[in-house]
Amino acid sequence: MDGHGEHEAEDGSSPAASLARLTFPHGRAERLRHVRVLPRREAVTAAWPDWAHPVVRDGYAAEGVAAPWAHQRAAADLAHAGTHVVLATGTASGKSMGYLLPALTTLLDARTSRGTRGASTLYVAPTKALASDQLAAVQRLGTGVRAVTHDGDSPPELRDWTRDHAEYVLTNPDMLHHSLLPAHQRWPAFWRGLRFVVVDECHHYRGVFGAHVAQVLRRVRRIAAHHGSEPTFVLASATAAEPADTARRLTGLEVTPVTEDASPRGSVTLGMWQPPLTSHQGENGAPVRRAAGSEAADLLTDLVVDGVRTLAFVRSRRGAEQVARTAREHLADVDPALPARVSSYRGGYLPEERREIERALRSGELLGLAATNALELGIDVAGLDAVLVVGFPGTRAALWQQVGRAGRARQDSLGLLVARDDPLDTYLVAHPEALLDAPVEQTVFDPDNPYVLAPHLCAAAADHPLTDADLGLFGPTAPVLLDQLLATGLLRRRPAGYFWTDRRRASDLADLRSSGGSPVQLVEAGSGRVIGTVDAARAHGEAHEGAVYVHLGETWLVESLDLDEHVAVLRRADPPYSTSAREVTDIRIVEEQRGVDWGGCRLAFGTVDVSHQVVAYLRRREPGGEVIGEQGLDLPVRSLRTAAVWWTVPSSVLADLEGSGVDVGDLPGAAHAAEHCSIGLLPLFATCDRWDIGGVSTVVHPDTGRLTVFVHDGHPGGAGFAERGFEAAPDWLRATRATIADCECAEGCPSCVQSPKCGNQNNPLDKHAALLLLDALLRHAPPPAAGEPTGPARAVPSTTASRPPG
Ligand SMILES: Nc1ncnc2c1ncn2[C@@H]1O[C@H](COP(=O)(O)OP(=O)(O)OP(=O)(O)O)[C@@H](O)[C@H]1O
Repeated sequence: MDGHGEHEAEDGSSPAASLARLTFPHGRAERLRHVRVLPRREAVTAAWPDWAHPVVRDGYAAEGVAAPWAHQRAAADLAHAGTHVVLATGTASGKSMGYLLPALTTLLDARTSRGTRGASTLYVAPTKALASDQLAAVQRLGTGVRAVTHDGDSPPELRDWTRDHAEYVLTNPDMLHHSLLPAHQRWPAFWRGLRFVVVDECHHYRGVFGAHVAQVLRRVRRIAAHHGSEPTFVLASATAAEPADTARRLTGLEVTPVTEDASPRGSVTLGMWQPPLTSHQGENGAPVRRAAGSEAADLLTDLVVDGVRTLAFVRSRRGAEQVARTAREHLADVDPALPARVSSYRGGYLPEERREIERALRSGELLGLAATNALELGIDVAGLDAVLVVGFPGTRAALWQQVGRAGRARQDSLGLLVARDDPLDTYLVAHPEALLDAPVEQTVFDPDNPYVLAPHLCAAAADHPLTDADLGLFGPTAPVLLDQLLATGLLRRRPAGYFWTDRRRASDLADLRSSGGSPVQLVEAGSGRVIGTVDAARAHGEAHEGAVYVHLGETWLVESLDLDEHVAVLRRADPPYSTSAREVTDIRIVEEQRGVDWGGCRLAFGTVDVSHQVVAYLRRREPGGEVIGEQGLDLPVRSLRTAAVWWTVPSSVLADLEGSGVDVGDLPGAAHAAEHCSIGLLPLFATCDRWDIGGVSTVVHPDTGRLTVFVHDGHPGGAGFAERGFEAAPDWLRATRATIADCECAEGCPSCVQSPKCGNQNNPLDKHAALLLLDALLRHAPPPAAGEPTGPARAVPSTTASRPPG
């Protein structure tokens, strides 16, 4: 391990010492599959710019900031000069100074002689939590700039004050879309004085959400121009590939990138940890690994016992609850004072619950926290020593950002990726170079998605009537969509432009977070108390009648789900089982837009119609997960027109396979297994989550007449993921093949071809036939792209030093 750069924390722990203790118990050492140490980095500082307001400089000096780092100065100079800039440097690299220095300086310089507002700044964060954290950071500087958060929680009297007096307004895209833009006429002075728009954590805007935010930002530009201002955009992003390109697609403006990170950093020790195989058998007798959550609960326990302040990122809300609960149970056996120092944190908690947990984490009262990515973004907690990432978070950028939550006080830090039992995580622990040496991916989203753009054209017309001159702002598909909106009567042409005349609120047409409608309220039977919410899209699968639902460590049983009223009624219960929904899916091709032949096989991309229905749920014994019962459900079909990538294999090629021992009867299992594994691997090539995409496979599809495997986007109009799959298909499908070939199971398991989301209980699946089918498909595929991860598995732990990403 890299020797220098290790330092002893106050409690005597260092990443190396922590790792040594975690691997000490019998059987633990081989779970640590790989360790990489990113060395320390020294700071490069620059002088304060002459233009910086002394009050702002003094504020930083009081915080102990003697001078800006070179990248902060570079970004601040550009923004101050009115150049749109994206600052894409690592976590804790002080990106906020890049925009605060010019913004606060401008706000103070512009004040009237009576000290009232002369200019304004909009700060846009993807979450309310990040906005409130950033408000605290602005206030700590003590500049006297009138800063305030403006979100759904803001009381009406505060909103009035914000409109009339606030100089620095921290908000989110949803609030812009539903309130600030439609109500701009009531805020003329604020818009007229708008000098900066800060878009923080902009890599977060991906997929359909990214497309929505791109349109919201175009509307901001248009309304600002209407009031006579032309704000400078400053975007901040954790390291992402091609930041200037992402920023340009997000804002529609040319944006100058600043990417050279000049901040100092302690060393980062990143370990890759694979839970062991258990003696349990899973679905269809498959070997199963210990759940990543259970393993993480053990690691969190050990770290907390050692006084190492640790954050565990868990992908699901339920998982976060379970990790915290299990760690607390373990800790109670060690010291009765310790369980209270561990908590969970996730979306669906009430705002005051979240604020209290954030405070306790900052103060050190909490030593361990199991959180979903509701906490991921930008929350500045300086004292964290270690981060457990439970399951690959979908993108390399997100992994580095989560790991970067530790070590923010420049101490050496430890990050551990705890692999889940799924194809992607298994591929990554076997091919760490795919994670550590490949460039961070570009953020995928499609601003031209008509399903996103059309409602924003309506919303823009409601903000202020649209004119032909405005259309260029909204991209090349805007004129065509405008005609459709006129034809359907949603917009009306008048001499002064295109008007929204419908009685509904236009902003209600666009669903920024793709929640699929109003969230479902979870209500306690009898008392009527609201215990939380679940997105409409998830409600069919998670809050159906009979579902077991975990909230704040408590288990609830859903008694009824009323989709019209958006209410599920729950009762506290402790059933000895969990539940999982079964869904059936059907797919039809609407149009092939692009296609290529690989030998006789064909790879295509285009538009499809997908229909889903949750038809039943399974009860699974806990622990172990074996199925103990199935219950039918009567829920409506949900339909979706979206984008898909698909590949077909003609019967002539299938006939050849028979020669290599693949029977006709094996083909459904072959296609199904290849589909599952490829869905699992797509997040490595497109910045998506496994749950953002779906798939269907059939031996003869009515639209192609051939064996066909589809992978489709999970959102109306597509999100760009399937398209990226089409573009990266040779590498993506080769990684799929490698995952199946490398897996040590005999007949298929969750690490390769089984899917937790399968509507058919993972039946049929044939891993050997899947390999041969993929070989036949890939035989005429273009050669691998240079540097793409297809190398052999590395089975032994290895230790290397390398540069940080980006
Ligand atoms: N020039 C500087 N010198 C010393 N400390 C600094 C400097 N700039 C920022 N800091 C400190 O570094 C820490 C991180 O700053 P900040 O939160 O702005 O980083 P960030 O890049 O926005 O982080 P992230 O995106 O990871 O949330 C803060 O505690 C801040 O006070």
